[in-house]
Amino acid sequence: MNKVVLVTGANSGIGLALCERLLSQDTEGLQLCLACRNMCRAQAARSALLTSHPTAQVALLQLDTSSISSVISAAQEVKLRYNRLDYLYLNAGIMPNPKFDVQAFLKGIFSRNIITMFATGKGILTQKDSVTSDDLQEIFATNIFGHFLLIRELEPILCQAGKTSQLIWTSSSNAHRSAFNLEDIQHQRGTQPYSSSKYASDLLSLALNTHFNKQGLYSSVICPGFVMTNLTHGILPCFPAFLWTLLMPVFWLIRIFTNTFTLTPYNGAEALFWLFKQKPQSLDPQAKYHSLTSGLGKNYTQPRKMDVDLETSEALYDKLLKLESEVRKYLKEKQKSTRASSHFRT
Ligand SMILES: NC(=O)C1=CN([C@@H]2O[C@H](COP(=O)(O)OP(=O)(O)OC[C@H]3O[C@@H](n4cnc5c(N)ncnc54)[C@H](OP(=O)(O)O)[C@@H]3O)[C@@H](O)[C@H]2O)C=CC1
Ligand SMILES: CC(C)=CCC[C@@H](C)[C@H]1CC[C@H]2C3=C(CC[C@]12C)[C@@]1(C)CCC(=O)[C@@H](C)[C@@H]1CC3
Repeated sequence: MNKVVLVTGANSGIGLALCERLLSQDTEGLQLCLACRNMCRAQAARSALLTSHPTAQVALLQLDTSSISSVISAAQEVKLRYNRLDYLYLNAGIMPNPKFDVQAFLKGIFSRNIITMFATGKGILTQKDSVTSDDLQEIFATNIFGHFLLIRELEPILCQAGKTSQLIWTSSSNAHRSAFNLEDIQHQRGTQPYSSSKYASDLLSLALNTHFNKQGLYSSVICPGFVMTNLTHGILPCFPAFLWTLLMPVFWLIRIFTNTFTLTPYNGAEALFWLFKQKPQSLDPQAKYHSLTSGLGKNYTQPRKMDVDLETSEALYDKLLKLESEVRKYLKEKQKSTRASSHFRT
């Protein structure tokens, strides 16, 4: 039986590099499913993967993690197509409208916090969030809630007797407790919705382990380091992609001082790939697994303790369950009113 691996946000960056790495190590024994919101980009990614691995099994799935109805129909489709799910990579993520604080950056360069600033981006980035058509904060919906709903919908094929399955979140070292507020889990009021959503993923992973380990489902989080992708290019919109490329020698120099500058999607996917090869029972639920690249370009994975506690993770889990039931009620009412309006039209 081939293992089934589903990757969200698989059409570019770290998600696509992970797919390439998985197929390079095992082309025949995997059923890879690329879950993407844009089917044109998904097709292009599939073609690229099949060019280097012509015999691989690579399927596409339409999934917009920011949309409740899209998540629910994608999960139905997965359950119809596969009777097992061995790895679910929760990788799709956004950081829209980022604002780079040049003053804080320059101050940081001449402070003792310079290494932390380059490793985490702490204190130099804010974002402007928006609201989805389901009335949720977009960054929260995309990075966290859509994935939570997906896991809940896929529970029957993730938790099967006699086998284990793994959930693997692409989190970030930009996840900070100070950006997260249990009274405002969607981060409606602050200026760091990205950091808040990534901290929420760290907490949620811990809670999922508490609730699902007994059923053979294990959850882990990784940080890919600082990687050049569409997401990071968006940080300095006035900077065209070729200028980022010109800066590469500067970044290679910085890498001598901080091994978090993984820079390429291939290097950034290191921890995602490493976790694929581990026994889930051996992993630490309180650790974040970091993709790191040494000054000489050697890739490795290192676990680092997360700033999370069981009590807060449980509180977040309860809030997500409550939001889920509200969202399901809202969806039912929306379906009812659509049915009624189409009835009047006929
Ligand atoms: N690059 C970095 O330095 C770091 C990245 N990360 C995390 O890594 C993950 C991957 O990002 P990265 O590869 O850098 O950036 P990319 O922008 O290249 O990849 C993000 C992927 O997520 C997809 N995506 C975005 N929104 C949705 C949605 N609503 N539904 C489905 N898919 C969606 C994108 O699809 P589309 O092409 O349609 O936009 C794309 O495939 C993210 O979670 C990010 O937060 C964490 C730390 C550092
Ligand atoms: C122009 C020069 C010389 C440097 C660029 C500085 C910043 C643009 C750059 C330094 C550290 C980077 C960083 C991120 C974004 C870009 C930086 C701030 C992230 C916040 C991107 C998203 C993440 O999830 C973090 C892990 C990254 C941490 C480092």
